[in-house]
Amino acid sequence: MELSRWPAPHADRPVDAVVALPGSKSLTNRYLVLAALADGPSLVRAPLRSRDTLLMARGLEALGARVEEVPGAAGGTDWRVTPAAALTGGSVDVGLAGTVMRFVPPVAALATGDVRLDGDPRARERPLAPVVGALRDLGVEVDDAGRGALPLVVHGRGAVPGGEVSLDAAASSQFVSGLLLAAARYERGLVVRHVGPPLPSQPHVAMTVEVLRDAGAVVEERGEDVWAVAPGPLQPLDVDVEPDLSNAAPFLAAAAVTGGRVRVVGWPQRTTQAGDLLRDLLDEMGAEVSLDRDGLVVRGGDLYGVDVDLREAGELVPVVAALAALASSPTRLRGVAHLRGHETDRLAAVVAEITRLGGSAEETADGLVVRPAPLHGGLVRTYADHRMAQMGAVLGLAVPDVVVEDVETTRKTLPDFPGLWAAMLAGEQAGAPAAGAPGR
Ligand SMILES: O=C(O)C1=C[C@@H](OP(=O)(O)O)[C@@H](O)[C@H](O)C1
Ligand SMILES: C=C(OP(=O)(O)O)C(=O)O
Repeated sequence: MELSRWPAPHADRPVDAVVALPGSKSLTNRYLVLAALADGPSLVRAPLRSRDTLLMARGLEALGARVEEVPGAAGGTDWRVTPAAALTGGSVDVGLAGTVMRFVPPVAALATGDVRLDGDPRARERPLAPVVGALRDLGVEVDDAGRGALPLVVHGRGAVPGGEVSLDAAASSQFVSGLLLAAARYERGLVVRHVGPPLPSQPHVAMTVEVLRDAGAVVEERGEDVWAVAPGPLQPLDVDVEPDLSNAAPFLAAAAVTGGRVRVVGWPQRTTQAGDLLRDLLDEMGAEVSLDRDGLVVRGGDLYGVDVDLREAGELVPVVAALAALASSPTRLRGVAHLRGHETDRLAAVVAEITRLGGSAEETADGLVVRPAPLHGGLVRTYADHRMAQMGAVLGLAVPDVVVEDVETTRKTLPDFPGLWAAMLAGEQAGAPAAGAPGR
């Protein structure tokens, strides 16, 4: 199939814009799972509606929950989630969503029937074996044809005894999060122990613990790598979804790259989202960063390379690599070997695409080195990876004639990235805040 080509807009002036981003993927999908396991109907306000969250909603509906659109604040739509009286068997399309493929199997174990899970071709290559192993250790029958990967069938028996389980979650923190999210509904609760190289994406596990507590679960963190969830009911939720801070990365990067100014409204003062690390990161790369009640403002200035461990926020790597390719000094990104199992092998993809534009990038055992080099236009391939498309968009602001392949792949976590990008650039032309946005 011929993939589309999107000429990435080039910025001939500094951007000056106010950006309102849709809700967080990670929060929306955690709230959906907990709501489907709760004791009554929940309200998830201002949820993200993107491929990953719609797949989660449909997946939980396949197991008997109901997810309905209801009117929300300011003309928006919320989701009312009604749990099933008893979860049933069904078929779940995980697409390419790590959250769906890792969070649903531990829920499926509670269903009264067979739950079949499959997804995009690349989803079959993404790591899943530790989840299958942990469920088996807990007495759940899982048929994976010996592959430790999708497609698989979870033979739910309506209940899981629970207990203790050890697994190596170095390939994805989502293995731990998925087990914890279902754990309160296991008869004896669950103690999850990570054994192996350091766990990536710690803020995402902290987010899991926090949302579980929001639902009334009793969760104990025993040191860095052990979590205990007590058995018990989950209370219905009434929650507002924070804006997606990882998806703020390309927009804030636009300020850094063009020497402009971007405000992202609604930036929480306190959050477990890994994207919050952008504040320190952009500051270290030379931008001016300030957080106030109206949001986060980034003003671009000089752009320097950094030497940083991004294990906690691997999602940010492609956009940070774009910044690095445009910076005046070298960058080393460490602690992100697990990105080889993301939507694509992100380390290989970033190196290939920066190199294709004339840049200098190489893989290391656990990350990347990017060195300053003059870039030229060309095609940026995206490998079905939304964050590769975002990388291409950032490079295109500074380098004329960059074309991004299959920009629609950004729908995984943003319903209209090209539209938001154009609005940001139009804000720059009008020199005025976007309609309805608070002042800066
Ligand atoms: O739990 C979550 O919502 C996520 C955890 C992280 O996964 P990994 O630990 O696999 O990197 C992150 O990269 C992903 O985008 C979302
Ligand atoms: C790694 C990511 O997604 P997933 O939830 O599919 O793992 C991501 O969004 O960068």
